[in-house]
Amino acid sequence: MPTQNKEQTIFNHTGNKIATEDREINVISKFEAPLIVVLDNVVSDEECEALIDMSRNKVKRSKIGVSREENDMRTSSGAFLEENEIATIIERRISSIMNVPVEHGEGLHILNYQPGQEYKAHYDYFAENSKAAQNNRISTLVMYLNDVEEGGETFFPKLNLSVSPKKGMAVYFEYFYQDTALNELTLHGGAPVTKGEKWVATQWVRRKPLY
Ligand SMILES: O=C(O)CCC(=O)C(=O)O
Ligand SMILES: [Fe+2]
Repeated sequence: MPTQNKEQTIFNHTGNKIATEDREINVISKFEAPLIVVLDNVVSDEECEALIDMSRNKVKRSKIGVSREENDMRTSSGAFLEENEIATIIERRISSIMNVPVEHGEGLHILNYQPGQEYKAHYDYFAENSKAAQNNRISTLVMYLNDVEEGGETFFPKLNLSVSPKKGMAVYFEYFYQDTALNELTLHGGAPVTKGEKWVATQWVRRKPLY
């Protein structure tokens, strides 16, 4: 069989477990190219609850794109979390999972979906000709902060893949391949929540430090 040239990934962990400073993370499943990894035990129940409590009053109807206008693409409500002790601890843990220094992270972005709300299929990286693309995003970690009664899967339509939200678990994916076709396969979205609500915390990571 011909051997394929496999591009190097940012994610550098092998085996079933990732040891971070304060927590052992479990690798549940992997999709190889583009690399998508489902992880368990990323955030503790207490941390999930604290993040939700901190955000409940802060999240506003999500604004995306240059116009910063309300958009049907993302009907959920979101906000970047202000820096605090819990956020710092989680960001450090995420940094070792994602294998990128904390300074490359945008900080924790919290999203809340009520029944009927969704995030349509999109790319996390910025369009090549945009200003933000000068220091583009390279990888994402979406952490699930609660159990969703029904719906709310993170779906990858070009891969026929979906990840069901579960409290404390996370889905990681990266899109910094030389092969742009591989990056484009990371098209993803948050399926409509049909029962209950959904809370996620997202860390988007840049190629270069932000501070
Ligand atoms: O809610 C989800 O499952 C996906 C969230 C997402 O795509 C993002 O935060 O960029
Ligand atoms: Fe996304």
